[in-house]
Amino acid sequence: MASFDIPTIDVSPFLISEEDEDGKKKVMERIREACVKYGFFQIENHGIPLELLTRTMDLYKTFFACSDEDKLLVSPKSGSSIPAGYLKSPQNSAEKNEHFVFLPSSSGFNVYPNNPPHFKQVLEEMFSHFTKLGMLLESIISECLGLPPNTLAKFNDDRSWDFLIGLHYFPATEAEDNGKSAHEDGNCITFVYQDEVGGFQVHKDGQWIPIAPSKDKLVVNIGDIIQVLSNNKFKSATHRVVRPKGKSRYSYAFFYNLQGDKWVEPLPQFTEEIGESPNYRGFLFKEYAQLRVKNRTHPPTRPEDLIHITHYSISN
Ligand SMILES: O=C(O)CCC(=O)C(=O)O
Ligand SMILES: [Fe+2]
Repeated sequence: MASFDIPTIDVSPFLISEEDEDGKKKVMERIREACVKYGFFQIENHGIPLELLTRTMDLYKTFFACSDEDKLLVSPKSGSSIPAGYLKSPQNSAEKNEHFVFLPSSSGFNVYPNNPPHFKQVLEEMFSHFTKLGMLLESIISECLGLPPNTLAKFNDDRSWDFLIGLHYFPATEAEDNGKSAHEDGNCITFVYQDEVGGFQVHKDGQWIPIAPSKDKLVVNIGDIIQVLSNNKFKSATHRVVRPKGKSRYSYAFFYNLQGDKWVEPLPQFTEEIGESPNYRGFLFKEYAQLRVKNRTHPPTRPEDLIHITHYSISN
């Protein structure tokens, strides 16, 4: 497998109180390059305490170790656009995991297990850190696109569709090690934290690049929405999870998302204003989000029938 140093970017110039314009500029240059070339990078000194990152991982491990009976008590309630609570990938799915989805508390759809205690408190704390980080990255990415820093925030200032997902991947079998098959994320920006087992891989130049686990770094993926808005200027990273034999693998990811009623299409700054044709037709985000949830809950028989952003591509 190719060896490749994933860009690791220290974002502290944006988090420390003194003005460090030079430092910020350097961070932006590196993020811009990573978004154009790879669609992913790692960040360090991101402001989320190591102790909270670890506590959240331990919390998920304790929860997934509970009996099926207990976990099924927190199955999703109906009516939510994004099913919140515990789900196991269906038998015929290309994904081999169980997961727990947590929405903003104000959604009214969250379900909370009794064990481990403090489940709600820890996930809310983590959620709030990720939200702040998402807002920061969103303003940096706007600027990296050559737009005013508040562009993406103005496009969507409704945080109700963001979600945090904790994942437990079952050990690989002799026949199959796929934990999550190759995909792009359908949202704006994703943050991933994996445990020491690793297994996260990103596709670049025709090769799968393994991302080594790190206790204090976060992997950042650019999602489909940024790819569409920027008319392919920034790339939505193709990634997957490979499961090890004989070991469970745990991770969690925060999806910085879009509110469902948003209309998504390439921005005029990347099309008509520069004389380029749009690479996508416009769509309502909730329609795409529903198709993506269906990929997961009712996977098609043929993997090629899974819905990707190419569903809205225009061939120029
Ligand atoms: O489990 C991971 O490390 C990544 C999960 C992922 O890619 C996803 O949930 O979209
Ligand atoms: Fe993903």
